[in-house]
Amino acid sequence: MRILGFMSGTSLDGVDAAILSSDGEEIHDFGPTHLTSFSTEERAIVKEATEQFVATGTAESKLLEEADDIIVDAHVRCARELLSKSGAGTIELIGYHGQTVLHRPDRGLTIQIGDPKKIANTLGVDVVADVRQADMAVGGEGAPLVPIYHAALAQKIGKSGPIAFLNVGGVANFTFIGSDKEIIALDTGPGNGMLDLTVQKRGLGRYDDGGALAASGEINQTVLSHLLAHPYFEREGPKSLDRYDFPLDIVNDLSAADAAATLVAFTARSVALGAQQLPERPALWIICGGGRHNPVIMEALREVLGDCESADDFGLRGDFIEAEAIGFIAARSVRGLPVTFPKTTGAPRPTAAGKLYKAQTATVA
Ligand SMILES: Nc1ncnc2c1ncn2[C@@H]1O[C@H](COP(=O)(O)OP(=O)(O)OP(=O)(O)O)[C@@H](O)[C@H]1O
Ligand SMILES: CC(=O)N[C@H]1[C@@H]2OC[C@@H](O2)[C@@H](O)[C@@H]1O[C@H](C)C(=O)O
Repeated sequence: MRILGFMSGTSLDGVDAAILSSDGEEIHDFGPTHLTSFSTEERAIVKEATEQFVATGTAESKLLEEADDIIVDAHVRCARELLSKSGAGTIELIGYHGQTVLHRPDRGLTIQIGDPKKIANTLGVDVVADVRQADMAVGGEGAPLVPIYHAALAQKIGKSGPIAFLNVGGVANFTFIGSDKEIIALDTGPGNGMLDLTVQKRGLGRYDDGGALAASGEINQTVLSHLLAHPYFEREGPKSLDRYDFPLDIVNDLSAADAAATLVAFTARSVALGAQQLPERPALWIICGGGRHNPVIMEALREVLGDCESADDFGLRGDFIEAEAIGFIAARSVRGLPVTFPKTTGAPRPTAAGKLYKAQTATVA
């Protein structure tokens, strides 16, 4: 099946899309990819809606409607741009995540905005969406969902365990694949999210480009110890996070450079704390997500984890693995195959994911 997978992650950089041929078990072929960035205005509106959700559990209805439409429009735009690329071919199914505005597994709540019906009907292609809800309904964390795809990728590139995939997005999460093929996953802590917010708050851009700011700062050990004392790190996995779970005020008194250096160290050390829960030490960490573009993050990870290589070194598209994963999950969904497991989200049994939204109009893709 030829699937288009979408992901708009917690960093709010835009919509990632990737085309994949798969039966939901094996990856047959990788098609083209595309990123559609949010405009500054779009990003500000979605960020405002997200912050209202985090603060109050909801958002003003007009703002919510506006943010919902922005998410739908950006995905439609992204699909059209991607489908006009050579090699895109005809897609049969869309895997769609939506934009997370609130993730509170302790309250059984995970909310993504961007109406899937509108996407199915505008593009004329069936859409699998609501991918976290079934897992949460049975008592899982609702995240991370990507581990089953990481396992398929390991097979595709001929790597056997013990290895781990680490996604450094707004939030960081890893998938461990043991020498006996056991899969263990969890959200480790912040990825780039806190660093991005700090850089933005100080008017220094959207993120620490190339890690230049962090490279020029010193780690503040007192602040780092406070950050690492957060109760999240004492919890056994499976466990998952909202991007806003860690308070940022703690770095307010530091210079921008020291704050950046301290937050990079926090990201790396929190991955190491998560890794302490593993039964074996991974011989290799394959790093995905935007954080692998930051050399200071990569260096900090190597220091605490050992061998860390970018996903691209194995012929993978490190910026599109989550989008591919959502496509893969859609293929599993229509076949009724499980996506989440006791050791990935804490679901009591292997559980299928997603709801099918049939397109009401003919296929235009
Ligand atoms: N050249 C670069 N230098 C430094 N950091 C970068 C660079 N390029 C991307 N990043 C970081 O990667 C982030 C985007 O990462 P990514 O797209 O993986 O996040 P996401 O998918 O939104 O997050 P999540 O996985 O939590 O949903 C940017 O916000 C930035 O922090
Ligand atoms: C609730 C939510 O949107 N979580 C994201 C976020 O971004 C990274 C990490 O936190 C992961 O748990 C998840 O995304 C990927 C696609 C996942 O579920 O595997």
